[in-house]
Amino acid sequence: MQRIHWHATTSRPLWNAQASRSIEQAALTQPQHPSLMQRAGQAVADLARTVAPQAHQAWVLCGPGNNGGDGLVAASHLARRGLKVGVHWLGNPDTCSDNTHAAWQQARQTTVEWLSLHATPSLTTEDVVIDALLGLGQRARSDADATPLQQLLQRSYASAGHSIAVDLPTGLDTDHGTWLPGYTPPETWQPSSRHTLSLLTLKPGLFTAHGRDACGDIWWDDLECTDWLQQQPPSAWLSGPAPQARRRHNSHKGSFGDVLVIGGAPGMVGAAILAASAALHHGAGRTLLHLLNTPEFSVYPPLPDLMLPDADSARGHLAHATVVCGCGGGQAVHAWLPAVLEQAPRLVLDADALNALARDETLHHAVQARRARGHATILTPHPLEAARLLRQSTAEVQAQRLTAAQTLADNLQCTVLLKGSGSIIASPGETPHINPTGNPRLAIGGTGDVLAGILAARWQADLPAHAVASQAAWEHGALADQWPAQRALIASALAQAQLQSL
Ligand SMILES: NC(=O)C1=CN([C@@H]2O[C@H](COP(=O)(O)OP(=O)(O)OC[C@H]3O[C@@H](n4cnc5c(N)ncnc54)[C@H](OP(=O)(O)O)[C@@H]3O)[C@@H](O)[C@H]2O)[C@@H](O)CC1
Ligand SMILES: Nc1ncnc2c1ncn2[C@@H]1O[C@H](COP(=O)(O)OP(=O)(O)O)[C@@H](O)[C@H]1O
Repeated sequence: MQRIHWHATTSRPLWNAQASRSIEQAALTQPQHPSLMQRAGQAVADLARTVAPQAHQAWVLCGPGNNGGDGLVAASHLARRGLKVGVHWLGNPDTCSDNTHAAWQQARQTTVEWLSLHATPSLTTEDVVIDALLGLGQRARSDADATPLQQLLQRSYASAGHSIAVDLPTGLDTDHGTWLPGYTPPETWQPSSRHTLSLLTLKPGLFTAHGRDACGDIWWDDLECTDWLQQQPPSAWLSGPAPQARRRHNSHKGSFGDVLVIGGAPGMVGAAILAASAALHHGAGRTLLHLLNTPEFSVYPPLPDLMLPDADSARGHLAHATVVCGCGGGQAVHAWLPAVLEQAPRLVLDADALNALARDETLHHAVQARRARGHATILTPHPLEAARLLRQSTAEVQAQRLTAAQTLADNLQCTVLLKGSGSIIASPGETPHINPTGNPRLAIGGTGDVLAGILAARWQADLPAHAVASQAAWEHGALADQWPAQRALIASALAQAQLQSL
């Protein structure tokens, strides 16, 4: 069992529900001693002792399926270790799986107390509550059998103690990180600590949308199935950082590429400056900023390091620079898009460039055609911008973030970085990435502009867009994760921040 740290130095494979089932089925074709369920339950009990070492009591909520079976095994171990263990089991010994039946028999030989449906153990903040109600097999149901399970779950939210979800929190969608209707925990739920032990595989839904809030600390036990995992291609990757880049001694400012930022219409100059500042501070050889219809800096003194080309001069840089187009661009950015799409070899489209694209479908072909010319494009929509491009609602995008990002990437033949908690990076023909870094302190104006600048600075000519987007999102989030608690996080400071070594 290992804890999944956001700042792990390598990417990690994730498997969705279908792929996890395939791995489980493949593993079950060979006799396992001990069984996977025994290993799972043992791991849950071990985690309970780790996160709640002072616990005298455990409340184990076991559902009707194999997730409940894992809970029964854990309950037996905890009872044998001297805890007072209360168990709710919603299963039926006549219909449950053989493994769950064995787990039930095993638990009956211990001191666990079998709780009646309406009983609620009285726990202290040191005790532990184990949610083994539903795992991979959960689905939206509103029949009479579903009601007691939901009521039990809601009662557990009112209980004190440390919380451990087995495999995934009950009601959290494995693949999308959204809540099934009626399962969202109340805002007031504040367990002593919150943990999820993902079994066999790590799943995408744990890391995006509501996943991170739902799961708390994520732990993983592969149940000694490494061989089977290696045979199933991942459904997604949890991103890791870029490998350390070394600058050759024999280099000059032209070695690291020009970044040209086009944006900052009147009233929104700051957005373009933020993107340019981030590019400057993250290693662009030269950073050029062309402001749209804003002839001079009367309000914001620019950084002296920036070059400020006029429109003609900026046009002259399009064919060789990495271009960031759209930050604070307003309506004026639309006029630039045909030339930018035609010429820029590496292009980041953000904010108003995305809105222009959503309004004007004639530009879509120009985006799609870039790929065949060897020009690469990264779109960085937040969920509302993605919704406009997909002609969907924001709620629809957020309900299936991986699908939304992939659809947009396939439609426009480019890389899409769908922002928000657990940003998604999708490209045609590539396995999507989910970014594990970042936190709600980033939910302020301007941090997306900073991301666009970091992306451009990190995008050396030979790097594929998919990898660049994944690594830049990782770095952007890690900067926020390292931010000192006592220091305000504002976008202009974020643009200038450097990652400390991990
Ligand atoms: N196989 C193995 O060896 C291993 C399995 N492992 C463990 O098994 C878990 C998967 O087990 P699982 O397939 O039995 O599914 P599970 O999540 O327990 O739920 C299915 C049951 O719940 C019911 N149900 C569904 N939704 C409902 C709702 N809303 N409200 C009420 N009821 C609902 C559903 O009823 P149905 O809808 O089918 O009528 C069915 O009875 C996995 O997450 C991991 O923990 C690990 O130990 C590794 C080894
Ligand atoms: N709760 C959060 N957790 C992690 N990252 C977040 C969160 N909220 C916002 N972010 C990140 O902050 C950035 C905000 O970008 P965006 O919405 O475009 O803001 P703006 O347009 O004001 O710059 C994105 O990179 C997004 O992924």
